[in-house]
Amino acid sequence: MSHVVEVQDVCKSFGRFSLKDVNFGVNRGFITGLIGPNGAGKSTIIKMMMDMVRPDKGSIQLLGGHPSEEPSIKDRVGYVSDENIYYEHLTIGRMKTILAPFYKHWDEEAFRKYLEMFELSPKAKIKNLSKGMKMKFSLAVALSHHADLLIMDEPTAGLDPVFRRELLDLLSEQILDDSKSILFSTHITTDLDKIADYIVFLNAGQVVFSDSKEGVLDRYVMIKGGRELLDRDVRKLFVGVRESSVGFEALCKDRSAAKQVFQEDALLETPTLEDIMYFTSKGGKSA
Ligand SMILES: Nc1ncnc2c1ncn2[C@@H]1O[C@H](COP(=O)(O)OP(=O)(O)OP(=O)(O)O)[C@@H](O)[C@H]1O
Repeated sequence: MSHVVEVQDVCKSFGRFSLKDVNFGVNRGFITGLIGPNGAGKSTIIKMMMDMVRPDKGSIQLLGGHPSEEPSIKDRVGYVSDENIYYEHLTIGRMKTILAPFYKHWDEEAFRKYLEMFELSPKAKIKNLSKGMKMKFSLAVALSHHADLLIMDEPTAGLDPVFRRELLDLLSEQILDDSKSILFSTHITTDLDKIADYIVFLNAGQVVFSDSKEGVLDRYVMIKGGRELLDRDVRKLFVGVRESSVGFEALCKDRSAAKQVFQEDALLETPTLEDIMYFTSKGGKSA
């Protein structure tokens, strides 16, 4: 399968934080979710893709090249930042007039349609927009130049549940055209339960896994049972465990091993992406 983003052996340090040998690919024609808790390094990786941060080591290719060497690549990428990257004192309409010439395939009609759909007035000043409205403006720009690749850093942050759902539907529609691909970072994993095809999980600067969502949910398992089942050998199976006075809840990344060990003694369930992120990043805590 061809990759529209290729991250190879990327390292980057900021004081005590470091991304360590990060490797993953984003498949053409699919939605890939980049998940991880706060501070995992998601924005840093995305900024490196957009050539806003330089890796200390390793390389990142977008659409077969690198934006710093081939500026035309940026034209084919729709980028949504988690920060406001627009001039605050301008109106939406004026800001658009500045941005549009940067894109060869700018589609004025599509932009107008998105402004209407997102209930944004071209006369509104950017500084007067709420966080969610700024995000909507950013999305309208990213969706209005026929980009082959959408790279979105926390695009659902600040959005109300109704629009959030509409946006997820809109993104699913985008990839009906097989040539389009989406990379979507979030720490709210429920956004991805429905729409993501692939998941890259970043924790403390390292890739925990990069796989199809089905593959991940098949492999991992949640185990629920009584505390009498816990001993040192059993604990070795766990990625993380949460214990209470009555029982335990644990995540294991080998479903068949868990089945063999617990048989009928414990309840084995498919975890959510949130369970996987929680137990991996925290290791679980006794309650
Ligand atoms: N320019 C910078 N200078 C110093 N430290 C930085 C810089 N950019 C990021 N960091 C640090 O790198 C770490 C990773 O940050 P990053 O924003 O990539 O995480 P994230 O996964 O996007 O988190 P969040 O979900 O909270 O947005 C953090 O500890 C952050 O403080």
